[in-house]
Amino acid sequence: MELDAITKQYPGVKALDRVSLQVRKGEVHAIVGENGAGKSTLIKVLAGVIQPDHGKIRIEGKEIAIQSPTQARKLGITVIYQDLSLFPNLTVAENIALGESDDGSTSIISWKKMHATAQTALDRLGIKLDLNAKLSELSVGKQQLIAIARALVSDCKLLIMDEPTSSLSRMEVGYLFQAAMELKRDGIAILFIGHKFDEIYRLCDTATVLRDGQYITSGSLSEFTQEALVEFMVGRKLTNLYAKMPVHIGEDLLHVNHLSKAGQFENISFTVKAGEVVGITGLVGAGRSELAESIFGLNPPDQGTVSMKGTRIDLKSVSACIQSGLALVPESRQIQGLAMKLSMAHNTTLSIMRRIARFRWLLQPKEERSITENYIQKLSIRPPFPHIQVAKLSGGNQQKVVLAKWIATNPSVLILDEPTNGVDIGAKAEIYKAVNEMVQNGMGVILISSELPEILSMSDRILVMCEGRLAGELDANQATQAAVMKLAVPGISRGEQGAKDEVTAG
Ligand SMILES: Nc1ncnc2c1ncn2[C@@H]1O[C@H](COP(=O)(O)OP(=O)(O)OP(=O)(O)O)[C@@H](O)[C@H]1O
Repeated sequence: MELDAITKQYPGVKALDRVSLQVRKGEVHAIVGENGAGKSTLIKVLAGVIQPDHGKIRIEGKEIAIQSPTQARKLGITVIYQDLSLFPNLTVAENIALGESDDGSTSIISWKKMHATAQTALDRLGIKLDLNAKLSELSVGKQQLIAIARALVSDCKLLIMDEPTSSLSRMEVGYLFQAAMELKRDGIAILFIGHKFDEIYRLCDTATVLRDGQYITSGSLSEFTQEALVEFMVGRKLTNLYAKMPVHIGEDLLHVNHLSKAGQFENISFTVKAGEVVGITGLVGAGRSELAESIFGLNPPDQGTVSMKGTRIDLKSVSACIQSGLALVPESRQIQGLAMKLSMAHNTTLSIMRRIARFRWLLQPKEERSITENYIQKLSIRPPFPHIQVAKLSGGNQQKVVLAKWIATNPSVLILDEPTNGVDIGAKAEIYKAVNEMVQNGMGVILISSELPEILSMSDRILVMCEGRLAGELDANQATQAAVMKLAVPGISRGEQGAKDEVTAG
């Protein structure tokens, strides 16, 4: 496939500016770039969701216009979006082969044929799954593999994966990459969009860098060091990504005492002091987000208490938690973090509306704007338009708006749940800088993250969760990835093979 000078203009933003690139059969090609660089826009053009203003697309030398998603599929282009676009109430077989099983002349489904088609696709990927299992009963990782199997059924030539690993465990990432290698062997080309360099270097052959909608460079990954790639992406040298500042640790702020919720977490106790970053890590499903939501009044626990500066918080009320000085940047920015149809300014000030509204109800657009402009500058939010609808921002910039919204409440303790998910490396540095500033001003931070380098570098203390329990606490100075994983993986101390594989996969 060849893209030739593809251009897409949105009001005030050139999302793609004469972007050209080539993808060959059997090649795994990474598209990298900062948040807002134009990666998703490029995918939408290839998927037939939007039409470019200018430029040409050629497949196997033939110029084509991709006018709809159906046409893209007929051309052999399949996109796996982050939300996977599968049917939770249908079975594995139905999800893989629905629409492919009838003979076209009748509306009668041949279940036998559907099962055979689904099984062939799974066999091609080397995956064993019960064809009759309901999709909603499977892990996100397995669902991801089903989305790939579905792509195979439709005779895919170019598979596009948009940040496919963001909610996968390490083991699931291993399976996904194995499946991708199978496709590569069959001559299918893969476009891989992601922000995690270790994964890009593990899976991809080539990379194209976009910056501000423009093509910057392409090349074999064996020729690019990671440093060089980052420099192409952000347009400057990026040194010292995790520059944790030494901070005076003060008095206790938050006490979590024996918190339990059946099926989620059990007997969790810890404190957070002023100026301290307490890291919480563990595998996907260890109960970290459920715990965070409980502390913030979103998921009332069965037992236990939480107190701020000695005063017990009512865990049945989010507003009581906010008033006590807590804030939570949630894991899912689009579902839990933002009102997607509102502007950046409305979203940023939503958490402090009472404080800035005159008579507690009359909105103050000028003040909303000036507060938002302050965060646009502080967190480098792009494009820098306070009145843009947040749905029109790129994923990483949406994440920065969620962060701004909660920093604006000036909390005593800020809980950050996977704050850099989908965020580019330059923006990560900005978020860490903001965290540093907050703790220097005496705020306490709970940092929940699956990214071990982030946890190890940014935390003062690290709590490791395993299957809903606190498996151990490590001082940041003595913690290593191996020490964390030893606590995080169930059964490792008992020497179970699966657990060992998981550690090795990481
Ligand atoms: N529907 C739209 N209307 C206006 N501007 C848009 C729209 N969609 C995207 N943009 C803008 O186009 C630019 C490119 O966005 P895009 O989503 O392609 O970035 P991205 O590289 O995928 O970023 P991320 O890594 O954060 O997902 C951004 O400035 C974004 O705000």
